[in-house]
Amino acid sequence: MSFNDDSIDIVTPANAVLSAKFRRSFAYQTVRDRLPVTITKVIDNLVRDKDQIVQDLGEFTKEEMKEVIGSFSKLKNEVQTNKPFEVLTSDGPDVSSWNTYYEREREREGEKPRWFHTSWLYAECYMYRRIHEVFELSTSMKTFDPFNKQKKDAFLNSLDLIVFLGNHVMQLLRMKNLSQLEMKEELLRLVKVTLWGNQHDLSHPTGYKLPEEANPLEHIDRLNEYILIDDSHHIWSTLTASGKANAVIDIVNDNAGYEIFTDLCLADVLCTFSLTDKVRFHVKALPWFISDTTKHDFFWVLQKLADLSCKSSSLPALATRWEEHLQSGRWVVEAEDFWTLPHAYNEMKATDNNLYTKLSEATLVIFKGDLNYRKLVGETNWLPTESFTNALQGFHPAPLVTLRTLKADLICGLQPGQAEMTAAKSHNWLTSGDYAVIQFDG
Ligand SMILES: O=P(O)(O)OC[C@@]1(O)O[C@H](CO)[C@@H](O)[C@@H]1O
Ligand SMILES: [Mn+2]
Repeated sequence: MSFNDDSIDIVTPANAVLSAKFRRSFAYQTVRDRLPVTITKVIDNLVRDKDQIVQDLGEFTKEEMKEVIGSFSKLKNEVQTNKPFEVLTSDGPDVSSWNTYYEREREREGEKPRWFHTSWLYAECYMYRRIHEVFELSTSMKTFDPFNKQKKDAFLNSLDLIVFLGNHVMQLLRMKNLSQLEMKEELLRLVKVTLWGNQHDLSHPTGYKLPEEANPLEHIDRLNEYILIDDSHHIWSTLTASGKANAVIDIVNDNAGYEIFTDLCLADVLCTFSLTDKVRFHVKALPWFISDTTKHDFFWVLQKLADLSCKSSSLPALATRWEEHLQSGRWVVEAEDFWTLPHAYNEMKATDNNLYTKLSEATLVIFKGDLNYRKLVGETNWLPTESFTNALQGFHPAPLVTLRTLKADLICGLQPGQAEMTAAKSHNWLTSGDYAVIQFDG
């Protein structure tokens, strides 16, 4: 099948895995338009920041950057001309896993995987891994994060929201004698703040959204009608019923900036309300989908908050609390390689049994964001009424919940007629980021 073959199916068939081979899909738009744009932006930013980078990394980098930029132009051309994928040749700890995946897909597809033929999930993950590989193969830029500046700017651009939420959370953390009902209401509101925090994603075409109101809490109350499935009450009942000693919650985080700040606020409230003894944050081991949080981004946020007393005393106060949580081991930040492999989560048990076993210890696993959702449901075009449990295809390390704003054309767990009704209100409801789901699997 050639790249320009118009006989290729147009609409993604029911129960098929999403792919750019289906021309009337968001996957096709992404691979055709958005992936090359992402690579172009990496090049443009390198050119723009050249002097600063050379100042930081040394004179040698000046020459090396030319090669790096050349490799990115080649990568962009590979995407645009639908070239076959190749094995990775760097020496990262995840390289053999990537290459095993490659061999498996090559065998399954009967030819080398290509951008417009293979699954969207594989193609998009592979692009971010190839971007990282270009730096890994250099001498002086091995750990360079080409999205670092964008992530920092995004955080600084949402400071009004951060101050507002920080003040609110600080007040909440100081309150004594809240009733169970009050605690439940406050917690579930914060869950929704972190849910909508997922709109703040730099790889999405509508860009980085800031609600008009500076008060994110008022804003989210008005957004309830856009939550198509709201299983949030299960979060409360699961955590209060658990009665586990040394209870752990795992949060599989998504974007840096405002979103990670909301996740940290939620985690502190979960600990302070005694709903868990420990929170493990799972971030990315390499720069990923532009705005995903790495360990470096996580600690940068803490550092930045500590320096922001000029904005509000709540921010350094929160930074101090969070440093203490980390020091005491109550909070742990991990960056397992599995999160930056192209596997759907039903393959976790066989691929990374240690991680699956670790998640099995949790009272609740919270998955943030759209990409995690795609991996949870196997990047499949389910009938919208398919149950979430079926769509997970056996992935169930522990009770889990997904907090996702809709930014890809797949969904499950809706009521009959709900998809049609929502589509009648908004033609791009699945991809605009305006709608959301909170789906629980107990
Ligand atoms: O996981 P996140 O940050 O919520 O979203 C990632 C995302 O922007 O990237 C993909 C397209 O490039 C889409 O699945 C999704 O919209
Ligand atoms: Mn993301």
